[in-house]
Amino acid sequence: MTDGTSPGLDTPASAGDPPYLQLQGVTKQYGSLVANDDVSLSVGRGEVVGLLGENGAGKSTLMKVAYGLVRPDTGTLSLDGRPRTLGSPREARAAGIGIVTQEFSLVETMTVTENVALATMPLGRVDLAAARARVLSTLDETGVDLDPDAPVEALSIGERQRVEIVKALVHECRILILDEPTAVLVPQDVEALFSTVTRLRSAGLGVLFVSHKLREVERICDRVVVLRRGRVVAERPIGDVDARTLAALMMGDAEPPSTAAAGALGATDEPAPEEQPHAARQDGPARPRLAVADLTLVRSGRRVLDDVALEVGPGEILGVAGVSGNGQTELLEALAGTATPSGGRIELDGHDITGADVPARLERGLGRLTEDRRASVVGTMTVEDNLVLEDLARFTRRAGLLDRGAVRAHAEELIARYAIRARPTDRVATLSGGNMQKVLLARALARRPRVLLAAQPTRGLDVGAYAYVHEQLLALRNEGTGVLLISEDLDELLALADRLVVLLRGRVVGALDRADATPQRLGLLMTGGEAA
Ligand SMILES: Nc1ncnc2c1ncn2[C@@H]1O[C@H](COP(=O)(O)OP(=O)(O)OP(=O)(O)O)[C@@H](O)[C@H]1O
Repeated sequence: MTDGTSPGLDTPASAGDPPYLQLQGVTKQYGSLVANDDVSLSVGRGEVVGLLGENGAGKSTLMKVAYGLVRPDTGTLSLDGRPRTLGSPREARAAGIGIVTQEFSLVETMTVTENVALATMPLGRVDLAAARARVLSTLDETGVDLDPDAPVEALSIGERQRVEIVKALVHECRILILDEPTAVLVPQDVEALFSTVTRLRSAGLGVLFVSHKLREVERICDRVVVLRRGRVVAERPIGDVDARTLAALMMGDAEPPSTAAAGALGATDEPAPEEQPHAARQDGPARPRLAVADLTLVRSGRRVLDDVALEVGPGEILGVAGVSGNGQTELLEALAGTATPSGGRIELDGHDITGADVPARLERGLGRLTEDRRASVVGTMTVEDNLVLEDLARFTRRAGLLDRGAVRAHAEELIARYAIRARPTDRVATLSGGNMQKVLLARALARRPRVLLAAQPTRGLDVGAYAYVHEQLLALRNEGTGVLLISEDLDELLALADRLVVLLRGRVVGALDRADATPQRLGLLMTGGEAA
């Protein structure tokens, strides 16, 4: 879409045209592990292709091959029927391939136009007027709603993602790779994204849509390719499959997932909860496991947490809903002990832990599952060592030496229980995103915490793992743990939480019982549309 024109787009496809992108026989091995095994995949003009697979199935590796980040051991990549070697993302972009991942790379203090200019023009030759014209024409062609002059720091997560889409599109983009694009979006933003994708498809772009959300894949894709353990196990037009079949294909099970699992996953339209043991909640007066009063946190002169008060009882899941960036991260940090509140009080089982450091909180029975998984593991350390990091005393023998046998046995048990696709001795940095998340979950849940702080516990997890994590959280709650569940996935909150609070601009603006909570009410509270 350079200079306001869109070569390749608007030109009707003819039946004999080669696909825009064709990968053939792609194999990529890491040591003895085959991440992609003879994979062939094509994306045609005006086509949205879904790429599905369990955690560790090889999706990211394939995307990296298509975007010039990973060179395959064997196999070819063709664009418009011509074989190409993509040595870097820069070459991929020049060849018409764009990618939008969950991690945005935007300069917050700059405007939309400035960010696009920075990403697309050589430094020193930035022409803001030309960049603005490009942004405007791209917005016009794609129907994306965005103010080119808005500073990025004032934009919502959904709008920031649109900036990333515009950045990808201004490079004569013909193939747009969207890597789990809805994982960070609220429902309204998902709808806006889908209408953008629909519009791009009509304009002739090819889209590779990578997702774990089967209902979304069913809705937006024309064709779906399923990977299992590095191989393509199915390729079907979307009309030939339903979410349940897709789940079974991904997992390679004869048995499709249970209704509860499929519902919780968004694999069916049925809400899941009735199959889940919600009745076990203990009622009546019990001392809260976690009690938070007047919690305030000031950052850069802004009250990012403002007089937050909440309680989580034993055997209760308190859901925290909110659009990303409304204090959820700071709440978790303040409770976990990685941020110092400016005021207020935090009690765990009646003990004041407001000034306690992280190890002291862990010792008292706090468990945490932070949003930024990479910050919670040591990538250069092995899976087995990461799994005992928060429990070193339990695995340490006399003279401060780790009991290596016990560490190995612990890792083997958790790897089997959580179906983590890794060996105990693998470095965590080499794990797929979902498998890294499973390591963190296994570590947190294995400690049987008295209070578990769980932020986005299933983000990036595949069908089987999503359902399994929900079962584990409910089981933990039924054993008496108090769970504070921070999630941007409303289906997840509604499936798991006994009560819900809504955070908006650092304040609790609403509290709802499970029975009164609907996506609509939550949505209104989250956007400030309804008073508590
Ligand atoms: N740099 C690397 N070194 C070693 N192994 C790797 C490396 N990158 C990926 N792998 C392995 O390759 C396999 C495929 O990983 P990949 O990230 O492609 O999976 P994925 O389908 O994207 O998973 P997820 O849904 O969890 O993101 C995994 O077993 C992973 O551990």
